[in-house]
Amino acid sequence: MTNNPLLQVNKAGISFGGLKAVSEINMELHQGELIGLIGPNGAGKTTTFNLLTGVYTPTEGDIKFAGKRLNGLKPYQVTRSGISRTFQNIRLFNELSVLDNVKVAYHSLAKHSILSSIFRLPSHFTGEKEMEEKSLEFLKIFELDKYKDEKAKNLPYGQQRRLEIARALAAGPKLLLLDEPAAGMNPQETHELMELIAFIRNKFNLTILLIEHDMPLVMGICERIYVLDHGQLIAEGTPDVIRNHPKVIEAYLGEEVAE
Ligand SMILES: Nc1ncnc2c1ncn2[C@@H]1O[C@H](COP(=O)(O)OP(=O)(O)OP(=O)(O)O)[C@@H](O)[C@H]1O
Repeated sequence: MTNNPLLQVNKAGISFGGLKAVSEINMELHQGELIGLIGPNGAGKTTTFNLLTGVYTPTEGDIKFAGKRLNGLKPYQVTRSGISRTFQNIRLFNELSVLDNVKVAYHSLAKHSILSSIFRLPSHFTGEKEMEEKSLEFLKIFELDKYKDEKAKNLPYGQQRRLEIARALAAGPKLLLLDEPAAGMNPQETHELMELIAFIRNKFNLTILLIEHDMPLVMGICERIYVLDHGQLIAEGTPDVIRNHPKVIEAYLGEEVAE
């Protein structure tokens, strides 16, 4: 672990129509860490991801990634600087094949130019072939290669979630943000996903921040956890610290009572 954090969030927040959705968020993620972001419904977890990925520009504070300020960058610029994400509600190209869904992500980073694609120059074909091979490699890791020609919408739900992660990885991120990757999965799929997340972290030397309601998953694989409630960070620490943290227990009890 180096001294310089890969991601540094300094008192970041955003207001909508004068109402603070998240406020004063401080985070430091170091290269190679696997970190959880938890909190009751509406706590501000997805909004935080949207701040980190350029969907929203912070109205307060700063976000720095690999030493560069991210405030004001567009989502595609954030992706190019090395942050990829998945979404709470799966966002695949349903009518495209499984393989093409991964290739699309790779396309935005491809070295061959649009002109070479239009005029079908040799570099276009080399680029396409390379992209296809790389995309297939990602599909293999997620055991999705056997479905490569299937339309994405025909995959079972759990496999669609895995495909979204494969696509996010194809963009070659340093930081991967996973928004409820186990949502809708059965316990067996969730268990396999946990192993896969730990595996890709090591294989691609990734830093991962994941939002998840599945506590055994979060507690089982995350080294540290940040907890949000009502748009503010209320705790940060190891799974053991978080499990026994009075503010966290109170926040979650509130949710159970409300439910
Ligand atoms: N574009 C927006 N306009 C107005 N309010 C918003 C907007 N985006 C988020 N919010 C508000 O910010 C708060 C946090 O929402 P967010 O979706 O980030 O919570 P969450 O922790 O991800 O919840 P969940 O676990 O239910 O997905 C909510 O009160 C939400 O209504």
